Amino acid sequence: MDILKLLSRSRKKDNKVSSGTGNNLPSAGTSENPQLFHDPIPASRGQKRKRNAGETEKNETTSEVLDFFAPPATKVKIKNTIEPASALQLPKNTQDVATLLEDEECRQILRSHRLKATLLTSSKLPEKKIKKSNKSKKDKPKKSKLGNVRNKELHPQPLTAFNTLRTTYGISKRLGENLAAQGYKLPTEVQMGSLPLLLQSETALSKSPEELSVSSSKIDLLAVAPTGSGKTLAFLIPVINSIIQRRRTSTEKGLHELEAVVVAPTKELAAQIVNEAKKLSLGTGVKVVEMRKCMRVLATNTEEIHAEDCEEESGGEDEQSRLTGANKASEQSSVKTNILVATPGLLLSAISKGKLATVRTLVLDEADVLLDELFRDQTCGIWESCINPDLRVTLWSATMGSNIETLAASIIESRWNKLGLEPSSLVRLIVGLKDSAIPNITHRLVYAATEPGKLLALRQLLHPTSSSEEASQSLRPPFLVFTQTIPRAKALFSELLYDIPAEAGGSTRIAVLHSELSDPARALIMTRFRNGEIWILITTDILSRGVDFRGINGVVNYDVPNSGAAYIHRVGRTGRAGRSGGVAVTFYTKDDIPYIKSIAQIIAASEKQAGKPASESSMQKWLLDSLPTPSKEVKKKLKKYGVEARRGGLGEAKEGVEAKKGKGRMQISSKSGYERKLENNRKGAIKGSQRRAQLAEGDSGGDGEDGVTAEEGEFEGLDD
Ligand SMILES: Nc1ncnc2c1ncn2[C@@H]1O[C@H](COP(=O)(O)OP(=O)(O)OP(=O)(O)O)[C@@H](O)[C@H]1O
Repeated sequence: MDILKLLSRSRKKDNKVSSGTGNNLPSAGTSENPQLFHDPIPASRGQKRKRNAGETEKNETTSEVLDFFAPPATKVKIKNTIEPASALQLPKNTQDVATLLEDEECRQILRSHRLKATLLTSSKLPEKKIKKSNKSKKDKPKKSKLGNVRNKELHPQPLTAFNTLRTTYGISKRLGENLAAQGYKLPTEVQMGSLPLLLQSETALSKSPEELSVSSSKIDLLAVAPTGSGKTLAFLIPVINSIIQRRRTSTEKGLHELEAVVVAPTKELAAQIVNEAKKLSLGTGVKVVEMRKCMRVLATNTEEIHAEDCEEESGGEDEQSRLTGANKASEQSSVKTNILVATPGLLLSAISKGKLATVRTLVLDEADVLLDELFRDQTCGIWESCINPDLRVTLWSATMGSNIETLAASIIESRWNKLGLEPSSLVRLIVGLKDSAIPNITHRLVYAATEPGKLLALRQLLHPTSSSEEASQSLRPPFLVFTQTIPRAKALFSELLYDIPAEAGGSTRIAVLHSELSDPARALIMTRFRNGEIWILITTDILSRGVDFRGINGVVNYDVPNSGAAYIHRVGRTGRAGRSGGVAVTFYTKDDIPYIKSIAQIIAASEKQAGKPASESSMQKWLLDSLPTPSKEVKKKLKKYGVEARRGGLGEAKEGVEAKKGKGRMQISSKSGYERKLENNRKGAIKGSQRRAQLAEGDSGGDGEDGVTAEEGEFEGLDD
């Protein structure tokens, strides 16, 4: 069964793809329950939630329409729906809602959803009190170099339903309505754990007496939660709400203040965050702007800060400028905003030497990459310029090395000291197993032996032959294909360009996206992929983090990722918001064997999290044991430059030594090594005969220098 032919047969007029097959695919619609974990609570512990807990994964969902990029609220019929553990807690009326859960109940829900909150640093917590209140040795807080206590487990109130955001945590009515309008029903784990803490830490910790002293101080949060688990919503709701609440109490001037900055590593992610924020802040008067190249962030005489655009906004005059009549004399249009979303380099250069004095929330999305070597100086520069004493920092990612955690904690502490501030509490929230891939997708690690083998294997995924086993191994579009470098992405694109049948849209169904493209070209490809017009998108790691294409059915790692973290983020583009059926295929060759152990271990851990018995795991123990463990040095090099043989781009052999080393093996080409060898031999023979002819000419008095030029010119001609 060739899925591309099948899809082309059932293609709708509107250019989107529709098929009667594949109910259990991410593109088949939404998952009714976006939560990844709802472990049963042992009978001895729970009272209400033990019933039916853990059975939710068996819920059967059927979809009427196969819509690749369905919005959250789609026509999904639920058969035999069993309420998830947390849903059973849904309050029936406002009074119930305002009732907080008892400490033991909080602990059970947190455990059931694999949520772990830990106080990392705080000089607020009185030591004596903690020691007294700790029951076991395990809970005993350790002394920290960074604060008075370290690693004390907290048990905040979990958010059991979105409606309690308004009744218990007092979020703005309009914000609550916007949330409901988007069709979100149940909070995801990261939302359950972080929203109460960020919205009202006093309330969130009020039922745990020993934790009261934490709640009285400001909380900075470091959240590590699986890919596609709704971290964007988790950081945007408190940001938007705090702006609305401050407006209620402050004077007119506060309206124009830049109050929050969200930093993300790529333009695509920044644009996506702006889009989400705009939907949430509809009708609230809160303004969100994406930083663009021509903008400057400046402090006016009155210390009011706004982003200034050098071009007219496409949507006409900015609403607030119109209202205030600001900058009418200026030829440049002024964009005043409350929330600015930016990539680190762009923002830092826009701030210049100024300070972000009014910014009270700094959000670092994909914080581990923002604080890693590549962006560290820029991110720290932005952090340093946020001098407001009330600044709250939240850091988010699906992966977070302990070095990043330590760095974040030390930056926070040095800020306290430098600005003479009262210390805040840094809380770490972990959902599930730290640094692991989502459990709701299928991982396949495929040995392709050589580079041409990978191309063959990819084509096999696209066009499986008739055998039913192979057909079941096929990959349904839309899917993403990741390569190590831009030249390799381009080369793979030209190889696959004509692989999609003309009747299915042909070459228009495949595209390549990388950082060498212009911003409008990148944006257009993103829109077409989101609209379901592009089915196969070849890209580099530029799209590996944060980007949310709701209904992606699969991810192909054509080239192995540079690190375990890169694998987690790449494969996390599928299986978003609890959707099941996504597939992640990773090809590896002989050259990759020294590097793939960490990926194999991540797959094994993900399958274990999904409850697969070890005997059924695709990563058998013998395989894990036989793979070599790369040294720290090798891992570091790999992370920075990728697999050596592919570093030069296409991995094409130039000549001489490189060719002898076999570098041409890494070329992306459908020609076999034998064919390429024959071609090279032919070229060599032509070159040799030209050289002999020149030598003969030289013997008969010809100009040697001219001869070389002529030789090169002719060679290029023949090469074509
Ligand atoms: N409570 C919810 N219920 C249903 N869908 C949700 C919920 N919260 C978020 N989503 C959806 O889940 C998808 C993934 O969300 P988001 O992009 O915020 O994930 P993320 O955790 O930031 O992922 P990544 O680590 O890849 O950046 C989005 O399409 C979003 O609309």
